[in-house]
Amino acid sequence: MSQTKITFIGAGNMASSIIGGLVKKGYSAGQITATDTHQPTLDKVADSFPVVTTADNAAAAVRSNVIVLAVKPQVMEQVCTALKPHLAHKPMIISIAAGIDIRSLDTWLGNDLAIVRCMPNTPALVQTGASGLYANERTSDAQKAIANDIMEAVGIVQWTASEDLIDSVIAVSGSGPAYYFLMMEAMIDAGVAQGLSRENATQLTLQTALGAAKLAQDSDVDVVELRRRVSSPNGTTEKAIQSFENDNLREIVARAMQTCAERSKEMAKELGA
Ligand SMILES: NC(=O)C1=CN([C@@H]2O[C@H](COP(=O)(O)OP(=O)(O)OC[C@H]3O[C@@H](n4cnc5c(N)ncnc54)[C@H](O)[C@@H]3O)[C@@H](O)[C@H]2O)C=CC1
Ligand SMILES: O=C(O)[C@@H]1CCC=N1
Repeated sequence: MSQTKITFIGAGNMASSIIGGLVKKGYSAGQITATDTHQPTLDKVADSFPVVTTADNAAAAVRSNVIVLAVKPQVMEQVCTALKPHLAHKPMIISIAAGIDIRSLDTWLGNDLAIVRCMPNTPALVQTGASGLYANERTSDAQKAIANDIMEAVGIVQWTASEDLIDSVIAVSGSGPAYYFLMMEAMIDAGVAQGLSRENATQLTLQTALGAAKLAQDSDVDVVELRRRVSSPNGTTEKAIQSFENDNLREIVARAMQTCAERSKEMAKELGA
């Protein structure tokens, strides 16, 4: 990693989170370049970290051996085709865009690069991210290790067996934080409806979410057993869980996640090559 020069194309939320993680882990900021078309975004990144910033994607690309594509899916084609003439040195490409497949990236970038598709999530901002990664066949083991190190700077990394499964990663962890935020919102509102102050309901809900996740991670039993341990026979939790089951919570979750993965496939058709 020490010889790796990384350019982030697009310096928005996700890119700045990953840059923050790398710098925190001791990666030399001088080896990192961030580009953006929006000057205030570049200024914000430059104020936070001593990285090189520029609006010139091509100039940044030619001096890097890893390029992280962190722009929105809708501008990916335009960004990639403009970069193509500047990639003769064959940098590894890491794309974090939802719904843009390797075939499209290959077409736009010239069909000869190591490409890693990566799906991070916003808890990367607090170094608690979860990323799914898939590499094309041109990616060497050394390059995969670099991609792994970059994403591990902001959380855990899981490699998938096929590119298709990146859509499932989006459904589980890419979009997943929003599901938990929705659940928290619903629990806070229900607590308030039962008479708690919003402050009480919010603090109790957030700490419960954090505690449940921590317990599940640290425990040597699975989440089914952990749920069983909260639920005393004929007690309060059992009633709440029965109510969720009667209302088909599992089906509701599965349907939402199916819709999520399908949207990624649809985006690949709408925005792809
Ligand atoms: N927000 C999320 O939860 C997640 C987002 N992603 C993916 O990450 C990517 C970036 O998302 P965010 O960081 O949330 O978006 P963002 O909007 O915060 O960042 C994108 C940045 O790209 C810049 N940009 C636009 N055109 C450019 C160009 N031609 N050259 C250089 N920079 C340019 C924009 O000014 C913006 O600052 C997206 O493709 C998204 O699918 C992946 C996982 C989670
Ligand atoms: O909603 C989206 O399209 C992006 C990808 C995963 C999380 N946010």
